[in-house]
Amino acid sequence: MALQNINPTTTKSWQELSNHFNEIKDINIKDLCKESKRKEDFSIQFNDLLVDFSKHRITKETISLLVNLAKEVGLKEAIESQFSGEIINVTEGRAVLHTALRSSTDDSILIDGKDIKPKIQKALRKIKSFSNKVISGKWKGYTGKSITDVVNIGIGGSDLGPDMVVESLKFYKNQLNTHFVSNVDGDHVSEVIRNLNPETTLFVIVSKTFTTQETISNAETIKNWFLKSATIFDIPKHFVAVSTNLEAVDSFGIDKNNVFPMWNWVGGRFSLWSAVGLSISLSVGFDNYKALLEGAEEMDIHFRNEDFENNIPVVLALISIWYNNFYQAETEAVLPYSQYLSKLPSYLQQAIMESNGKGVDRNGHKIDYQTGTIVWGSTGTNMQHAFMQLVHQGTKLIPADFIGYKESLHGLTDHHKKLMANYYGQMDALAFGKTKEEVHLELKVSGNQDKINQLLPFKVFEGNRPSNAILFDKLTPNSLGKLIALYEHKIFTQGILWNIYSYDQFGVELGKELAKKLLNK
Ligand SMILES: O=P(O)(O)OC[C@H]1O[C@](O)(CO)[C@@H](O)[C@@H]1O
Repeated sequence: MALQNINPTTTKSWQELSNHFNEIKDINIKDLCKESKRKEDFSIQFNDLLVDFSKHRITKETISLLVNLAKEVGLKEAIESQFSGEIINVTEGRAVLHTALRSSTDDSILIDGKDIKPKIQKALRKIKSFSNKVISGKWKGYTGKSITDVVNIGIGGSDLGPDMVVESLKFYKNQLNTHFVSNVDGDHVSEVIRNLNPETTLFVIVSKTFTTQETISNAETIKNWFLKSATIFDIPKHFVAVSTNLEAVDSFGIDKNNVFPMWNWVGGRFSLWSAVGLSISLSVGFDNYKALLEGAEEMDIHFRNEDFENNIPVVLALISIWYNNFYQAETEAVLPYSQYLSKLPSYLQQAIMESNGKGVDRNGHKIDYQTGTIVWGSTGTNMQHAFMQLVHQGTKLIPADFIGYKESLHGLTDHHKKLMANYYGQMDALAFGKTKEEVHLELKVSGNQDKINQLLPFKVFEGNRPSNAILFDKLTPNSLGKLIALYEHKIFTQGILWNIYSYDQFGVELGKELAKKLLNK
């Protein structure tokens, strides 16, 4: 079934949402949270994940109208189209099947009449056996030494996903040290290789096209550096590739046995579940990599089957549309309360902004409503001492996702108590603020009676600032898989509702072309 290309603003549900918005736009989260059962009614528990979306300017009717909108534009059918491998990436003529990469069922998924599942299984076996050899030390470098360092050379989706996951799962890492080279800035590659020993370093060149300027330049520079101490016959022991472009990989000198597949039905920014995740498997071992995939699959099943009202990615996507299209909020913050997730915001910037930063709809018409949100963020509590002033008291409305974990990994419970007190404290401060009366009393009690008139306006917090509490039991490969898949499905849902194509990225091309022209001048 093809996607229904409906301009959301022309639907009955949109009209109803607009009327509803005019009626409730001045409601206050503080008042809403006084309702009994508010938390119960506005939260969803799914395995080890609890999402609390009670601190929003929404009522039950808001959710029900947003769900109507999702139904009216054919979200259910669109989800099925994606999972079953239809060509939903129409502008590139491709299916979108990152979900197939983590599917453990025997159901076949056909592309051009052929089941892709056996290919996926074969690639996973290859990742497993290669990772095991390198981690166990059986894979030897050109002087007979085991590998100590892995360098992932890629950019965009061929870098951000693996880099973010390797950092997030650092707790689970083995003895290998993993590095990432992405920028065409020569200082980046120089900085990474200057402390490396070519005898014990493995380079994983990740490029779907194997033509990307940054990646190929970095790979060539590294090859030249490597050849200062080794010969071209040593390349197979130190260079492997993940790509669809076998010819280009071959002419680089990489042994065809050391090429891991990529497929054009997996978009770059959704590719960490494919062999693009090789550096993840090398860093934390195949079993942990598999657990990451399993967590994502759990979220896939939830997204595909759950009613929209109880469907975490759908509900979060709808609430975000509520702020983006009705309150005209322009940005969203992603605020993980785990230092391990420091790279999540920049990973999500590509996933979200490259996918939904589109101004033309699926009918080819220029859009006159808001689409993709601007995403930014950093880890708590560091960001509390950086940008949170603006989020609390600035003039902009910034809905925020607070991602937290009930348990810490290293067991410093005292630290974790403080971290989580901040996690909840920030959300409460945003939602409930501090009234004039409270500030008045506070100044009085602290002996600043004479300064009340002078200081009062500056110390008031309006509150009514929305947030989601996304709380997992613990940061594990499985829970990280769920979290990433959650955002992937949120992106898809929003793309369907905004009537845009989320899986192309023509917007990155023009700048690249112009840079090429300038270079050839
Ligand atoms: O894997 P490749 O082909 O080197 O492309 C890298 C990245 O470039 C883009 O095409 C554009 O930024 C991304 O979608 C992709 O992840």
